[in-house]
Parts: sequence; structure tokens; C-alpha cells
Amino acid sequence: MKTQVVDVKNVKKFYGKKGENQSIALNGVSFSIHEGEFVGIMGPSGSGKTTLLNVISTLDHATDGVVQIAGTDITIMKQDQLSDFRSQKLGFIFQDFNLLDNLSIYENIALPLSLQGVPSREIGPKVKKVAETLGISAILSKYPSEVSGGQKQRCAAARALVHEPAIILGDEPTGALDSKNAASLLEAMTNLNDEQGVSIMMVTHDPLSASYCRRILFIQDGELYKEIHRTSTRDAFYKEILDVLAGLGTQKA
Ligand SMILES: Nc1ncnc2c1ncn2[C@@H]1O[C@H](COP(=O)(O)OP(=O)(O)OP(=O)(O)O)[C@@H](O)[C@H]1O
Repeated sequence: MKTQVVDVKNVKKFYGKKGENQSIALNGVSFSIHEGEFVGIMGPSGSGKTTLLNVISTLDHATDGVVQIAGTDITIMKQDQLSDFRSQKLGFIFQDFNLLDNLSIYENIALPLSLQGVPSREIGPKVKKVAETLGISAILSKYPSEVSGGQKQRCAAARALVHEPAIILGDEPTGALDSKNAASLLEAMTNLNDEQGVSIMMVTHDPLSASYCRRILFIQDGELYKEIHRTSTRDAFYKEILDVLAGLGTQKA
């Protein structure tokens, strides 16, 4: 049996106090992600996607329910434990790259390892390996301002991967990229998933980006609405995604 990297059980998230304009962002969501899966999260605006991602990424606390990551219940962890857990077990790719401008591409990728106190002689080979996987070996000595948006995002992907996290979490990772760079990032992510078994979960409103995933969870009004699996071509999956979004009453999220 495959190991579960994410196990979400009946998670609820309410904002505000009961009776005082309380908003229900998540209303009892349950699902699991197994090691080596590439899962997309979609749904209309305000459906709870970001809240779900924040709860799984330990940045926000669930009001109720249990979230386990790589076998650890994060809902009972203290703040300082959470920040260690986050830096060791999770990798993030955000829409706006989040690279540090005054560090080189190499130093940006090395950052999660430097912060964990990994000796620099061990850092070099790891950075070179992920850079090679993501096709950015030639730009390691450059600075973020000197490279393209697509290269920046592949650098962010390398940084998310370098410490071998249990899962990579993406928040609209292609949101700031043109279609060519988006495709090359998604192909790189697909290769990581196919060839190295890296587990990935990404929130996206873009059906084309979502079609690279192997499974998609649709959320509506804080609840799981539907789940689909890719069984044939990416093109067929793309059409299936559009159909579900049409059923949700919107193609925008
Ligand atoms: N800090 C907050 N305080 C109060 N309500 C919030 C807060 N954050 C989110 N919400 C509410 O929770 C619900 C879910 O929001 P969330 O941001 O998770 O949706 P989303 O699906 O990510 O939307 P979008 O696609 O527009 O980013 C919405 O009704 C939102 O207004």
C-alpha cells in the first residue's frame, strides 16, 4: 500500500465569531494524497481553495478536524514545531516566485538547506542536481533580475525541491507566466512527478494547468464537490475539467 503524504479528515475552518458574520471557509473536507501523486485543487472564487492550502501548509489553523502530513498530525503542533516542520517537510511554489533579489539563483535554491544548517560541502551537489533536473544549470550565478519569469519559476521549483520535502505545494504556480513558460514549468513538474515520484498538490484556476495533474479535487462552498482522475490523454482531461467547471457555474476561480 502506498504511503499517504497528506490526510485531511473532516476539516473545518470558520472565520469570525459565531453569530457575528461568521464565514465558513471549509465545511468538513476529507481526502488523502498518496506518495507520488500530482493533485490539483480547483473551484470558484471564495470556495475555500486558499484556506485549504494554508491549513495544509501549516500557515493557518483548522477550526476542527485533523490534518496529517507524512504521518504527523499538524493540528496539534505548537508554533515553533510547525515552523521546523514546514521548513523540513514542505516545499512551496507561489505565483510571484518569492525569490530574494540580492541572492544569486544558486543561493536562492540553497536557502532551505542553509537555513537548516546543512554544511556547504553537502549543499553544492544537491543544488546542482535539482538545477540540472529543472534545466537551469547555466544560470546559477545570475541574479533573479537577470533571468526570465519562466527561469525564475523553475528556480522557485528547484528551491521547493532541494531539501526533499514530503510534498510540494503550489499556489497558482503558473499565474504570472506566459503560456510558453507555464507549459515548460508544468512539464518540469510532470517530470519530477513521473521520474522522481515527487508528490505535488497545486491550487489553480487555470484548466490547462490543471490538465497536467493526475487527479483534481473540486471545491465549492467549502465542501468537496467532485473528484476526477486522468485516465487518458491530457487533452481529454482538459475537456473533462471544462465540463466540471461549467457544472460549477463558472470557469473562473
Ligand atoms: N481572513 C479571513 N477572514 C474572514 N473571511 C475569510 C478570510 N479568508 C477567507 N475568508 C472567506 O473564506 C471563504 C474562502 O476563501 P478562500 O480565500 O479560501 O477562497 P478561494 O477559493 O481561495 O478564493 P479565490 O479563488 O478567490 O482566491 C470566502 O468566503 C472568504 O471570504
